[in-house]
Amino acid sequence: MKAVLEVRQLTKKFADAGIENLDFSLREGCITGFIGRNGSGKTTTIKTILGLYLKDGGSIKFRGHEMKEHEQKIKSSIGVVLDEGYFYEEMTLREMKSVLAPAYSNWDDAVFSAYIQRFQLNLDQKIASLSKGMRMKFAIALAVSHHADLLIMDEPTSGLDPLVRKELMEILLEYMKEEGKSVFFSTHITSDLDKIADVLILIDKGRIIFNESKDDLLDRHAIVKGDNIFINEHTKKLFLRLRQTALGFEGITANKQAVYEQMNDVVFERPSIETIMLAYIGDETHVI
Ligand SMILES: Nc1ncnc2c1ncn2[C@@H]1O[C@H](COP(=O)(O)OP(=O)(O)OP(=O)(O)O)[C@@H](O)[C@H]1O
Repeated sequence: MKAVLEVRQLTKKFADAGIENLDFSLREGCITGFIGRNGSGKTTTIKTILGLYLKDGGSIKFRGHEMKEHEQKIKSSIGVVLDEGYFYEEMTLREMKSVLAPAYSNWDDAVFSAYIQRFQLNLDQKIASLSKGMRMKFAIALAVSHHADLLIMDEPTSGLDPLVRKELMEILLEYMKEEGKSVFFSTHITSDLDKIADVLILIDKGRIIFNESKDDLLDRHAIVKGDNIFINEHTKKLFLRLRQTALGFEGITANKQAVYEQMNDVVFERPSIETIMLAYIGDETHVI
């Protein structure tokens, strides 16, 4: 599968935080979920990719072209939804659109109007008076109205109710139906990605912990429960997290096959993405 975006050794440092040597590619035709707890580096990564933060090192290529050298052209192929205001609050939706649209050579007013209608937004309303959900919908309408090939969204679901979140997922699936589209979607609400993500990248403390297809990730991890007789110094190493009580053990493994081969009378359960994520980054008190 072709890579739409290639990030190599990307580094952006703040005093005692930031991102370091990030390597990943976004594959064409895929929704990639970018997950991690608050402060893990998701926004920094996205803003550095978009050139809103000056990078300290590394390269970002869009369809093989260095982002920095072809910024204007590449940006018209990318739709962006950021989690914090990049709108002028005093403007109406119509005025804001008129400011942003000319920046895109392939702006399509018909697509924009169709989304505004679908979302039941009023173009004469002031940005400042929009609810969080309406604001997100307006941002999406803008992001998809210039035939972007890649949508980059930073926490688009934060603060939204479940119904609006579901609507957003449906819009993304619709967007993906057209050939050659890709989505990069950051969130700490992993349940949003259960159904729609193809690939998951977990970031923690500015470093990538895993980058894998969702199906492979869910297939190789498992919650395992069974009798304590199966737990010894050797088998303990098969678990990312393990809790033992007098009644037995419960653990999460990243190597289901090895556990299957070494323990014959245990129960396997499919973990959620959140359970897997917390197995890698949860604090000491978190077990499963
Ligand atoms: N402009 C900045 N100046 C200094 N430090 C920053 C700046 N932006 C981010 N950081 C720090 O970099 C780290 C990563 O922050 P970032 O906003 O990228 O995390 P995040 O994963 O997007 O978190 P959240 O889910 O809360 O949005 C944090 O420790 C943050 O305090």
